[in-house]
Amino acid sequence: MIQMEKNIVSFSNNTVTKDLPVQINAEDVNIYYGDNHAVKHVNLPIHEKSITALIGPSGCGKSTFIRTINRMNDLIPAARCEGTISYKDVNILNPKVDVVQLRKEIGMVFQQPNPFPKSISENIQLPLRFAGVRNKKTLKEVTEDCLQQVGLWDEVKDRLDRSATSLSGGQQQRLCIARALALKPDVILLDEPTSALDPVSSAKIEELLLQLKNDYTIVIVTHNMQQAARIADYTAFFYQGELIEFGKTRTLFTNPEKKSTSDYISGRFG
Ligand SMILES: Nc1ncnc2c1ncn2[C@@H]1O[C@H](COP(=O)(O)OP(=O)(O)OP(=O)(O)O)[C@@H](O)[C@H]1O
Repeated sequence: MIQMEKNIVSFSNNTVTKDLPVQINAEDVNIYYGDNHAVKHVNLPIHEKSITALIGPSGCGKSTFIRTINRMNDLIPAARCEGTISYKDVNILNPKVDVVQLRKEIGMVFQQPNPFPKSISENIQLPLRFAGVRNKKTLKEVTEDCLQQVGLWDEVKDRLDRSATSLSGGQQQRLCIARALALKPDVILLDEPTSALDPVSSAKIEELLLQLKNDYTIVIVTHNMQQAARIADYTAFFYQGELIEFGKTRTLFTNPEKKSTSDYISGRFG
């Protein structure tokens, strides 16, 4: 692990010294797909204005867990959740929660950039219109603001009416992040947001996430341990549906408590 710190990974961005308040708290969360117990008794605090990375080998439940935070698993008929995910004094898992409102406050970005097959500006404005915003000046201002926040404005300001699908993969992913920002969320969930991108585009997204954590709480699923080490303040290691270890990223990578964490981050499996 020490070798990893010296040779491969810079922890220079893991700046968190004092824990910020917990914004989302998962307690004894269990998620099933039919008989498959995919996430087992997970307790995980997510601190505000920090980046939390979920790592672990394929099939360990990372995506299942992150999707549950904004109830995307509701779309899978076989999925069933138990436990508590507290956010603003409500349990996200309560069936009475207004999921449309929840997804405004907790946005999500997926592995494959998925812009709407509409113009660049409409990608930002459609969710706003859906939320009832009609004022043209506001729509324009929010469009510019969100595109500025993801560093895309200068690249696209002269072609806002062009199709979003004309953008490169990396630009499309930044547009999807801008679209998530349009509804002024508190939290952004990202499920392997760079795994379909080239290294330069991935680096831009990492830089962007480091900027965005000043204003938003970020949870990211990543297979790339170096990415977790570069950008995450906290890391959670999942294995076979269980949360094996959670802590500050530097500590988890350099001084893990559990042998399986140590084996995974040193490449002995996964
Ligand atoms: N839509 C689904 N329907 C049924 N089972 C699912 C579904 N999605 C995931 N699973 C199962 O849940 C378990 C956890 O899968 P999940 O995709 O959450 O893991 P993961 O850690 O995100 O894996 P990967 O890194 O490969 O994406 C696996 O056994 C998987 O087969």
